[in-house]
Amino acid sequence: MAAAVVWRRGAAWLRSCRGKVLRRGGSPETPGVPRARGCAGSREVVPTCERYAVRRLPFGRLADGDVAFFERLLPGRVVTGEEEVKPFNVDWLKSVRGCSQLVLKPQTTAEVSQILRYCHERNLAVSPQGGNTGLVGGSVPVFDEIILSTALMNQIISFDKVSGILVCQAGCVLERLSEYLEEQGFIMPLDLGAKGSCHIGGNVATNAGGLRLLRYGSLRGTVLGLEVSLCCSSAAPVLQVLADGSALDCLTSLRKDNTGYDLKQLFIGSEGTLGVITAVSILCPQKPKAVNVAFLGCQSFAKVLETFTTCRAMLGEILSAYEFMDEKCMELVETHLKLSSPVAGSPFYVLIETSGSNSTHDEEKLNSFLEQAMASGLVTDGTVATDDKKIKVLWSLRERITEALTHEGYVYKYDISLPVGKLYDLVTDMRARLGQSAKNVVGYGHLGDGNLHLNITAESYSHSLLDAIEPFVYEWTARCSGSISAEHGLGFKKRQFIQYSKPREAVVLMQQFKAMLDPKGILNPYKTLPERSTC
Ligand SMILES: O=C(O)CC[C@@H](O)C(=O)O
Ligand SMILES: [Zn+2]
Repeated sequence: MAAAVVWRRGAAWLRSCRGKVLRRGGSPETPGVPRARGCAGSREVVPTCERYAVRRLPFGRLADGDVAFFERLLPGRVVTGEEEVKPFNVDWLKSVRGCSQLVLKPQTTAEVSQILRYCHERNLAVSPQGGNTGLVGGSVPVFDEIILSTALMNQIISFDKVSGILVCQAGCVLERLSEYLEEQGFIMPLDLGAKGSCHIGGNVATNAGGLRLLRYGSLRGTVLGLEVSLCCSSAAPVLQVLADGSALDCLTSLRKDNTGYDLKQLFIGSEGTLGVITAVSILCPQKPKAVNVAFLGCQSFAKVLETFTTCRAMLGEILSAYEFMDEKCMELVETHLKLSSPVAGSPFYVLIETSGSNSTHDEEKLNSFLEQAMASGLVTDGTVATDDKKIKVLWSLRERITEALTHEGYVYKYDISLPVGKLYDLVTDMRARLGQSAKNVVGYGHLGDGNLHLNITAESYSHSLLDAIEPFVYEWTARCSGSISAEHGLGFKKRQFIQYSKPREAVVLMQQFKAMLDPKGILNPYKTLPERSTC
């Protein structure tokens, strides 16, 4: 059967092995990558403190004098009033809700530092917020924390074409940075579905992984420098003497710098609990001249894995993404988002992207891999896109799964790192365990990085379903020496489970760092680390 396949060289869309000619470009209505994630429905969200019975820590209460102080500091950039503050109190998933009464929108690092200095003195808790696209409840308050939004810190400070290093403020939207860089022949080393709304500062604060990690590595390698506003603490008395607050200036643009400890690493992935990232210096790769995307159907997960091994060996350095999704994911994007896939009828799908500098060379390599994958039965159906528009259509099938899932009701989300061979076993085991009590159990993710996104949907939130899932999912992960958070962070929802992935001593050390930099614990409380007494 495979011998009958015509992989037309250079053709954008290929004939499937079942002899079906695929529609070019999918449905004309198929939207490309969304500018921003759509809103996850309009239902009222139960306050987090009620749903999870959280105890408020003894922080100060906001007084009129505090608001007056902030209004003087940030004229016209202080948001009060229930309706105005409401969108900042709820996460994008509409799964957690705080009850803050105040949003502050600083424009400069000095302003952020003054806010933190004041809040430290007054013992007022602060919840830093970027694009509010996080998936673990890390970017909204739990109680009445003041929301410190980076929305107005959106200036590109510099870009050096020789080194490819971009320096910008933390509130720059990822997609805007990508567009800016593309005009200069470069790209961001990071790409993710929420690119239309997420802020680079939030990306760094959560050490976001995304779709290009396989090729360009994690932000821990590409972020060269950071500027961070800190609370005035005994650990940083030298900063306390600054009249305009305290900021740690590690905003270097050096590729190599071995002078002492690499302090910026402490803030990458710290989820706003140690300081507020105000500016970022990041190394950006050259824009590839040739990009191709293949979207393929596989008959089993074993074949998904073998296809990965084969394509990595045959494509070598031009392989830039290897994503997978199961058929349920495809069904959901088709049903809820009306996207139409040019490849259908397989239990698993993989999206393979190549990025290189020579289109003839890359297409030849991709075509010979595809011919072999079809001939050996690894892949049974497929299509290839070589132009931007069709590439976006194929990527949207994968990138918009998160959005499609929100149409199902409540989504229980798990972002797990596992040995790649075991990735889908967790989905299968969870499906068997939950039976009819869940609406859907789906698996997809960054297979090339060993990262599974396990999502479980139900009409609405229920404690009993949560109890059936957790701690089972974390115990399962720990048995395989995996991580309970591959790239989304721990935020509010996962912080009590850190011990499944980190030894007690490591957690205690983290708590000590936290106490040193934020002695009153005002920075993003109830997030990332468990309360000291519980560990
Ligand atoms: O919604 C999820 O579980 C994953 C979101 C994101 O990390 C993705 O890879 O699409
Ligand atoms: Zn992901």
